[in-house]
Amino acid sequence: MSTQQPPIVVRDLGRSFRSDGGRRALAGVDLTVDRGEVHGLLGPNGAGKTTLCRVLSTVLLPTSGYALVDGHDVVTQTAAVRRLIGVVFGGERGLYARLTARQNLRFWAALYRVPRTRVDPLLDRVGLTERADERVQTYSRGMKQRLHLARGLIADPSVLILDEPTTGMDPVAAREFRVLVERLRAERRTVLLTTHDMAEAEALCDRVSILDGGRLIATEQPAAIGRWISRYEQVEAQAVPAAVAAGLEHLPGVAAVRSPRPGTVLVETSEEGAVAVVLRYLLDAGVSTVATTPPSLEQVYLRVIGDRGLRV
Ligand SMILES: Nc1ncnc2c1ncn2[C@@H]1O[C@H](COP(=O)(O)OP(=O)(O)OP(=O)(O)O)[C@@H](O)[C@H]1O
Repeated sequence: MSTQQPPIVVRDLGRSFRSDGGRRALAGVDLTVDRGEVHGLLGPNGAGKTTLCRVLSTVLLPTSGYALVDGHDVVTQTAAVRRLIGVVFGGERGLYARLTARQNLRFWAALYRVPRTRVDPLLDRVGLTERADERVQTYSRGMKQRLHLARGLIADPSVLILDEPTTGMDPVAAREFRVLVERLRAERRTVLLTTHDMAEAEALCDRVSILDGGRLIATEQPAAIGRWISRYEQVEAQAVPAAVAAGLEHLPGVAAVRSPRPGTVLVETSEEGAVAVVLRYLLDAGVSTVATTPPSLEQVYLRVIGDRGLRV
């Protein structure tokens, strides 16, 4: 019966911290995540992403509203919720650095009362079989994070909560990790993941929710993120004569022109196609050291939130 419901339902959820002057880390959050969906949580620092993950993981109580995992209330049915979820908070927390990956997983298997025979297939699944008998302290960030994921999967959960799983990884390790997440989706597991990386959210997520100041301001398809990235792309150019730099400001779709370092000009755009206009202008003016970069998450927030008429 409970499996008929969406795996994650959050209604009017709030959480405030007395130690933070009663400031609301979450306020009136509504969210439904469907089965087999990879749902991204994007937001600037302090937006409330981790707080939401912690409430859903039953380690933090909400101060208002409610949250259900497969129909089970995270406050009153914690045991049932914990059986359904796997949590990957990442970093160094929760890994025994002096033990090997195999020893770590055997320890957790015992803790979760699952048979040891689950350990080897999990090591294989996250690509750690060859290094399974080396101490975790010798592992790269990506390897540690894959071990975290194996730990999160040990009790075969239907819902995975991943808090910034790829932060600090090099691009190759992050891509390998995303392949593992894709596989979770293929198995119809539900994934809620927080990220600061818009390109990652665009590549991986079925939908993305944007949190800001504890409020969920939008739930979007990743295509919207792709549009933002291209709309707000930036152009960085070196050795730009002052007269040429001055002309940049008058080009259509140019939102701002800054000079982060002498001789370097950073052009922010706010319309699709504006980057091409800027590049053509610079090349015609003889400036050849140019590069385009995606906007930072913070820049996109400021623009998107501003465009929606919300406070900036
Ligand atoms: N235990 C706590 N005590 C007091 N305030 C807290 C606590 N945990 C979180 N907060 C506050 O709640 C707000 C939301 O924090 P949260 O960690 O959920 O944000 P976040 O979106 O995950 O940010 P980041 O991207 O930096 O991890 C912040 O203002 C933070 O200071």
